[in-house]
Amino acid sequence: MSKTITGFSKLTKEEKTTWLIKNFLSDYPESKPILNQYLNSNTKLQQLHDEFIENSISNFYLPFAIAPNFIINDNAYVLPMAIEESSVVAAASLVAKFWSKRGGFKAEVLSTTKIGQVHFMYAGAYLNLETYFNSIKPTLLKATESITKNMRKRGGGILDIELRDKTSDLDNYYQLHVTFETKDSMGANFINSCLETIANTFRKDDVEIVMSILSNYIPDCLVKAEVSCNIDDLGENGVEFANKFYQAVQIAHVEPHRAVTHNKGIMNGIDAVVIATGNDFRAVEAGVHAYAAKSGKYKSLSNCSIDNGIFKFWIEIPLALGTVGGLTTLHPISKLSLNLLQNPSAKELMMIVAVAGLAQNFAALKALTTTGIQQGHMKMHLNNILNQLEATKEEKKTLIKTLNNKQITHNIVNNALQQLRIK
Ligand SMILES: CC(C)(COP(=O)([O-])OP(=O)([O-])OC[C@H]1O[C@@H](n2cnc3c(N)ncnc32)[C@H](O)[C@@H]1OP(=O)([O-])[O-])[C@@H](O)C(=O)NCCC(=O)NCCSC(=O)C[C@@](C)(O)CC(=O)[O-]
Ligand SMILES: NC(=O)C1=CN([C@@H]2O[C@H](COP(=O)(O)OP(=O)(O)OC[C@H]3O[C@@H](n4cnc5c(N)ncnc54)[C@H](O)[C@@H]3O)[C@@H](O)[C@H]2O)C=CC1
Repeated sequence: MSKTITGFSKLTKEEKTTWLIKNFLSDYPESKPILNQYLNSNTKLQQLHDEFIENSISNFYLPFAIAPNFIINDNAYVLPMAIEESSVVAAASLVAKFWSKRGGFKAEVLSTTKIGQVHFMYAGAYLNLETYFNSIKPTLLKATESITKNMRKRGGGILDIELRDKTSDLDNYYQLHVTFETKDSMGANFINSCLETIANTFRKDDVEIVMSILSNYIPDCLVKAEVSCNIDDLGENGVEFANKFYQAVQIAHVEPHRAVTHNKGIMNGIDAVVIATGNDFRAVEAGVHAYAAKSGKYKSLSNCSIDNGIFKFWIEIPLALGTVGGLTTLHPISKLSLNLLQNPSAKELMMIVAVAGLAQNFAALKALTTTGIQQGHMKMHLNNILNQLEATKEEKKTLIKTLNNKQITHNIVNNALQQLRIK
């Protein structure tokens, strides 16, 4: 039996599922009920989800949670978070509450410029190319006018087109480096449409266009979020806590192995809000990590200072987010999330997402430098372990009580469950 197929995409969902089960899941009889179980009984809603992506055969749920008590620039927010990892939402909630009593989070957008590039090859004299570029630049802008008309009305559009000589990196390689303001949209489709029109207009016999695409590296689309307070307000062991916390951040600045994990903790918060609001988390991840390595060495995205008794902790990251376009208002839950956030502009969403990252980083470092991460994390993870072990509702209730404040490992929980079952 052939396990490859032509025309799969043209089959109905039922036919796709039947082929899949017959060829790849025949030893797993639960497949069909599982796939069906996750289909929405509301056919219109299911159709909406089916149409989001190709070859869709079911839905993949992520928990949708909320973290209350975020005070950002003196406004109260409840953050929507879509994430599968235990303790992230608890950590965000804990830290939101902590900082709400210490002035809350302050955030500001530093810049909003997006980038796109037409990559091309040219073997002739640079001076000729430069002359050609300068003469055609107004025509390039004119050619995009119908695409940029509405964006210009909103105050956005193409900011500039530059010719960049990249021949020192790669023989004959040049770029049209184009900068954009895309207002409340992430802007990928808008930018790519502009770039392809620019490329077609720029094209000539001795210019070989290789590709036209936005860049997900956007070091001039930056947002900053911070918290600060008097060291004495940090709690009982304020000075000791602040010093150790400061050291933890410095370690993430000098040691890439630690920096990657440190930044993963930041992304726990960022991704959860980015996904909940229907934004492109791959774009955000790629851009943020590239920014962490902008010095040539991968470093912490957050910073800490202790000056004159004031503890300050902040983050500065690039974020390309939209509150229109993509799935943002198409996915009912993303739309709800944006409503929950009081229908923010893209700039406001940048600030909220940066705060989610900073809060998460604060929670992780606080746990790491005091109790250790396992105490809180495993407390939250206990339920997952019990579910894996197929504990009943009653068994779960008893074991959550018994194991409260005890060390939690898979083995310990399994043994406790077996003991309980013997009794
Ligand atoms: C886990 C906690 C929050 C426990 O912290 P705790 O102090 O034991 O919590 P608590 O039970 O005393 O509750 C205090 C507050 O925490 C929140 N909270 C507490 N429990 C819940 C819950 N079930 N659901 C929702 N919120 C919860 C909530 O705000 C609650 O207040 P209340 O609502 O009662 O007024 C703490 O230990 C913590 O923040 N730990 C850090 C957890 C973390 O960072 N997890 C991410 C996964 S680990 C990772 O992926 C990244 C990492 C760590 O490697 C990054 C790095 O290395 O830098
Ligand atoms: N490398 C990447 O990151 C790529 C990402 N994508 C995808 O592109 C999508 C995002 O592209 P977009 O152009 O943002 O989406 P889009 O094309 O769905 O919507 C944006 C459009 O909304 C309109 N609009 C209405 N009100 C607006 C306002 N206030 N401000 C700005 N625009 C407004 C504009 O016409 C704008 O072009 C995402 O789904 C992303 O996954 C696509 C290609 C590559």
